Amino acid sequence: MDKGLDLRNVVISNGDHRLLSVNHLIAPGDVLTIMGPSGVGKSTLLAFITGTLSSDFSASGSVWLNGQDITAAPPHRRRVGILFQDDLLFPHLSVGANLAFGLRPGGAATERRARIDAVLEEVGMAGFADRDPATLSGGQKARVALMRMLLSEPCALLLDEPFSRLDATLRAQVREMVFDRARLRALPVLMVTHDADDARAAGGEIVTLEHGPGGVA
Ligand SMILES: Nc1ncnc2c1ncn2[C@@H]1O[C@H](COP(=O)(O)OP(=O)(O)OP(=O)(O)O)[C@@H](O)[C@H]1O
Repeated sequence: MDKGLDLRNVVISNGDHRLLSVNHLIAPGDVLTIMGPSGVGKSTLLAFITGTLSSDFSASGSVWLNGQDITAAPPHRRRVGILFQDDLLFPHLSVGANLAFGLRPGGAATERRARIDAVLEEVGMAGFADRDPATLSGGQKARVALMRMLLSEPCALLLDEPFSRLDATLRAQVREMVFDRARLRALPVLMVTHDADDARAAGGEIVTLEHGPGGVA
């Protein structure tokens, strides 16, 4: 059984145009970066993996996560976490209440609170649970969004241009934190980006999709 995120002979088409094809295993703790020009199909590939591909596309091949075929599983059962560039916090809720959205339902209130406090401490934000998100810096908001996603205990992490709205200094800090947290949890990571620095910082394999008959990763 192959651990990790395994994209087996995935081919996605838009009408009679073959958009992309990918055949790749991302091992636990590894990062695969997918680059390529706008419109080449990067976000479409992520939608296929999360189970949210528009019916305008057709797809073949399969997605395996830790040895299980999840291709036909509903999105909420896939255990795949995704971070976008504009992952916003709910402004009318405290930091702790925002993080609670990441927790699976159930469990005692004290346990839930302890888990929230633990992730805040993990990212150097102990004591922030009752804060209003409007009082946080951009980097702190990004950390809360990351930990909200990780509280759902995903088995793989997808990143869709997650750092592109941050300025250069913050970008490097947040990026390092995301990759560190993913490595610590031994998550396979698939990142799509236009940014060569992000790709280098990821430290893993880089694949570039091209317009045309379908990029092969
Ligand atoms: N719902 C849809 N129906 C049909 N075509 C779509 C749909 N969504 C996107 N497309 C087209 O599919 C192609 C791939 O789009 P996608 O968003 O995956 O590209 P991308 O590589 O992520 O681009 P960017 O880097 O700009 O985010 C584009 O040509 C786009 O116009």
